[in-house]
Amino acid sequence: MKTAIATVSISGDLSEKLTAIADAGFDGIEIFENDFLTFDAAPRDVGAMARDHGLEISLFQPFRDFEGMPEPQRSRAFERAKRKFDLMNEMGTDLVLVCSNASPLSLGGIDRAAEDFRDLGALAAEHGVRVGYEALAWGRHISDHRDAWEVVRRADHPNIGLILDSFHTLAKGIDPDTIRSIPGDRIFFIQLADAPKIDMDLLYWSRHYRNMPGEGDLDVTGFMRAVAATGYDGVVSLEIFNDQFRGGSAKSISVDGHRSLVYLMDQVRRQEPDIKVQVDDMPDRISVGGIEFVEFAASEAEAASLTALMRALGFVRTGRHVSKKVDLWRQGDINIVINTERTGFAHSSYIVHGTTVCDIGLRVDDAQATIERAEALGAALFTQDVKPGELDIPAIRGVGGGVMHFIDGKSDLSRVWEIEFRPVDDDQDEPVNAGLTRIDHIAQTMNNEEMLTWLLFYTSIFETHKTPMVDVVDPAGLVRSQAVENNDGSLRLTLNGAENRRTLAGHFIFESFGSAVQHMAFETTDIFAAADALRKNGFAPITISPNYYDDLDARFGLDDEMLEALKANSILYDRDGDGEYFQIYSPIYREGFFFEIVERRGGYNGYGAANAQFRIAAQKRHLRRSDIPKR
Ligand SMILES: O=C(O)c1ccc(O)c(O)c1
Ligand SMILES: [Mg+2]
Repeated sequence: MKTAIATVSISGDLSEKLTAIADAGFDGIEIFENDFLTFDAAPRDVGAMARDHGLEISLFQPFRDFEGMPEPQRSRAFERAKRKFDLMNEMGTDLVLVCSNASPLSLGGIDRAAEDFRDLGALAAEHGVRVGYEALAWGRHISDHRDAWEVVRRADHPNIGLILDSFHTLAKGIDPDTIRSIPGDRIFFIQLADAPKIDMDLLYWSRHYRNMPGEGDLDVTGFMRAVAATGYDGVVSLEIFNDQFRGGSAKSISVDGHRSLVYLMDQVRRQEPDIKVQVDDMPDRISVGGIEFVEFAASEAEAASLTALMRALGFVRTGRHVSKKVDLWRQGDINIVINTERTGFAHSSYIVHGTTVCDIGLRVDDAQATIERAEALGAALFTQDVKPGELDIPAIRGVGGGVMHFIDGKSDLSRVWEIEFRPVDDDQDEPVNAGLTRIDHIAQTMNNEEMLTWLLFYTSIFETHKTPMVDVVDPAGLVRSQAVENNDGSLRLTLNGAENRRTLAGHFIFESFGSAVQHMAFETTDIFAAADALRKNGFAPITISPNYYDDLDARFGLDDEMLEALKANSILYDRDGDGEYFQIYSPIYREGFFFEIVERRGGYNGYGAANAQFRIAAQKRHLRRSDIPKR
């Protein structure tokens, strides 16, 4: 499979775009005419520049308002075409995209269109180029790939073929399986784009909201399966019109794009085993069995206040690393590691972010396979010197430069706590166990622009799915929140995208110098018992406005005893068709980090989004009051 991406998909001038695209591993580009017209170099030089980057120009586009024109526009269109064919020859590309005519001047008639293309095919043949016809979803007469195919079929010229674009087909709800009956050798080029399902004008949706396959809600895999079934084995190219991508990092958007294509083709290969799909073999998406540990990097001074909070939550220090200043804190099935070393990766994280989660350990079946898949999808592997007595645990880089380690039962890895840690017996009084059993979810806060990157990262490497995006209302702005979870809920990550610095999430990113874990939720099976234990440990949760409880009563009609118990313990409550959710929040630690304690009853699967605004308001009140030193 040859991969390409349209220059329109990323930011920068043409030369910046080429560098980012080549570095991400693409084979070619679709050159957008405007990117060429606005660039200050002759066609020949642009072609050479692309080839110097190791990129072929797979397509030149778009050529508009061609078919079905009355005179004199028809003759003008052929004149224009001739000029562009010359240009393509100079640039060194042999394929042009003609998109279906959207002009009000265009006349309908499938045979008229076919005849125009037959004549265009003759002209193209003289110039040694080929023409692909694409149905725009808003084309005046041709707006469906089935009709575009009929035009191409009737044009019956070897230099005229079809171009399919997943957006135009899927956005209109056309069944992609209709592609299966088109001969693969008549398809000249494939463009792919996904998009979030939003009910809006097709043209506007297409030009502003497309995103990478897997980042949106369209069945791009179904589309590509159908394409592969035709025998098509040409270029597969991304054509992504997206306002945010145009202003984003060319490098990271290109990396995301390449990852999305590799992921897509890997899925197609698995779902269409009888079809030859050219993509490197790699392990299937990795099933995660839970979160084995979370590691904080801290200075010794800051670790003291963090561990005080951990104790109040009922955690006990049970181990110390054999050779490092690294402590293990435990409760239930939860392992929290606190690293106060003065060298190594954790320390670098501390230097950059302050006290921060620097490492997340996931339980998998096969750590080596996890690394292989991650690497095939362009993730950065992480290695660090392994000291005597330490295990070499496979790891990759994740959000905000943090690390993810993978622990499996195949090797000694699952015995890491016995091998690398010695038991300690603290002489302090043990805190009351709060009945916290496991990590329910980890919330990572990032800039809005990074949301799709990490969504694709997690869903492509791990057997997870994303939940619908929800808006969290902070008094200073919206924060977008989307969860990535596996089927049994043993892995739940929430990604929160902040737009500005005045939101709690934005403040956190700004003050901790980049994306990081902002909160962690521990699960209990008895929230009231947990509240009791926490109180005994001197833990004071953030207090919620009494107005919240009045409203809760109005919304859910809770019995008085329950309502009073919630209020007395500062517990937030939510309910849906499946079950109930209870939440207690810790105060803010330093620049915005906090812990949450949750109980899920019945099949409640959400994250209490309806409560987030009350939690944020309370935390902001607390932040203003608190004596936490500010930078
Ligand atoms: O929005 C457009 O005009 C446009 C142009 C060329 C394409 O390939 C396309 O999918 C859309
Ligand atoms: Mg297109």
